[in-house]
Amino acid sequence: MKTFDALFAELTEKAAARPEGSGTVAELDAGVHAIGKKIVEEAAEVWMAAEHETLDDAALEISQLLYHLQVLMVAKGLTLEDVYRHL
Ligand SMILES: N=c1c2ncn([C@@H]3O[C@H](COP(=O)(O)OP(=O)(O)OP(=O)(O)O)[C@@H](O)[C@H]3O)c2ncn1[C@@H]1O[C@H](COP(=O)(O)O)[C@@H](O)[C@H]1O
Repeated sequence: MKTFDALFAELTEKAAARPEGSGTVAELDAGVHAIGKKIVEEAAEVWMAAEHETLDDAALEISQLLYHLQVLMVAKGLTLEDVYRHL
């Protein structure tokens, strides 16, 4: 099972290697504005799933929100430590 830290390492590696067909690379190329819109969309889907759908639906939406937050971190050059020190 993939952890938050393992996903971040994978996305950081993809950003550097830029493999063909990577959705992460495409999202990074779309820019911070587009990534931010995706985060807002996914956050709303988390809210709706938590109120109206199953626990597993909510977990899926939360995983997608975490993914897009990580893409934004990579886009901005933020590390896990930059975020963790505020927790
Ligand atoms: N965990 C994720 C992940 N979560 C969400 N997403 C993306 O976020 C989108 C969320 O989609 P929605 O359900 O909102 O669907 P949608 O609005 O129709 O999606 P789009 O129109 O935006 O494509 C998915 O289509 C994926 O593109 C993810 N894309 C990739 N990952 C993981 O990131 C890693 C790198 O992926 P690649 O860069 O694609 O190789 C891999 O381990 C993947 O499993």
